[in-house]
Amino acid sequence: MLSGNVIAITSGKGGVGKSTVSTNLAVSLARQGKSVALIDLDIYGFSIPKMMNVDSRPKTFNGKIIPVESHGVKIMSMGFLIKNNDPVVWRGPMLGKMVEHFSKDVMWGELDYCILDMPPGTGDIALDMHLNIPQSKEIIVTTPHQTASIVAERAGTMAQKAEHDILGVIENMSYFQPKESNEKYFLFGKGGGDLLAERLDTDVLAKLPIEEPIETSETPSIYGEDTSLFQHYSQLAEVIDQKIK
Ligand SMILES: Nc1ncnc2c1ncn2[C@@H]1O[C@H](COP(=O)(O)OP(=O)(O)OP(=O)(O)O)[C@@H](O)[C@H]1O
Repeated sequence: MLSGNVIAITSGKGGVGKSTVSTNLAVSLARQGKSVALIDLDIYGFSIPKMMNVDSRPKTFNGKIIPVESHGVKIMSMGFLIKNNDPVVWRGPMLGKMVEHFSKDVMWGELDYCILDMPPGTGDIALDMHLNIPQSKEIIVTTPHQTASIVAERAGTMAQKAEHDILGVIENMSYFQPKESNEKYFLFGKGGGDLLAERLDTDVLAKLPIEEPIETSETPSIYGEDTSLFQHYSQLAEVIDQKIK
């Protein structure tokens, strides 16, 4: 059973960085001494096992699943249950069972935080999450592009209709700032995060820069100490922890 503060990372559009934000936020909270779970609810498009560099499968005990741990975070993903990177070809009711399974049949232990990496949009899985995990709070991720933020607003409106608290908005890929330069380049436009926060009557929690992944690392999407995103994610974890208290 899930305990602690459940935070769903959602968006309207795909590819805006939900999984990257979910992973780095979970790892930052764990680094700050919190007990953290990360559930990959992007059931068709799961990517968390790869991002966390996990290739072992979870074991079971007394009919319950023991989550796999990496970077101090307990993880569960559809990727652990299927073989050979096969596509998931399930319809609505089975997806709902999986959401229930991940929340109820895993030995999560006492948690401070549970981060849910949601699929893009407002489909079946988002609905099932609202039903099965009603205590969840939401963070909406958008890019600075105004169109992306208008699409993201639908995910926010769905959260409001389900009576979930919206913790705030994260604007990802906000700008690019070359190392040792004060110049910021707004490659994807400006203002999407502020516009979305205003429309949903919430705050912008972070504006995260574009930073290239460290391809030589085993976990290129987890930003290490020598990156600017490491600092941004550490700050974000603190902001969320303060906000939730
Ligand atoms: N701040 C950033 N700087 C540079 N690259 C980034 C940043 N955030 C995300 N990316 C890259 O953008 C791509 C999409 O990110 P990610 O997979 O996290 O998005 P998503 O919203 O989860 O996608 P999907 O909708 O497919 O689930 C990835 O290649 C990721 O490494």
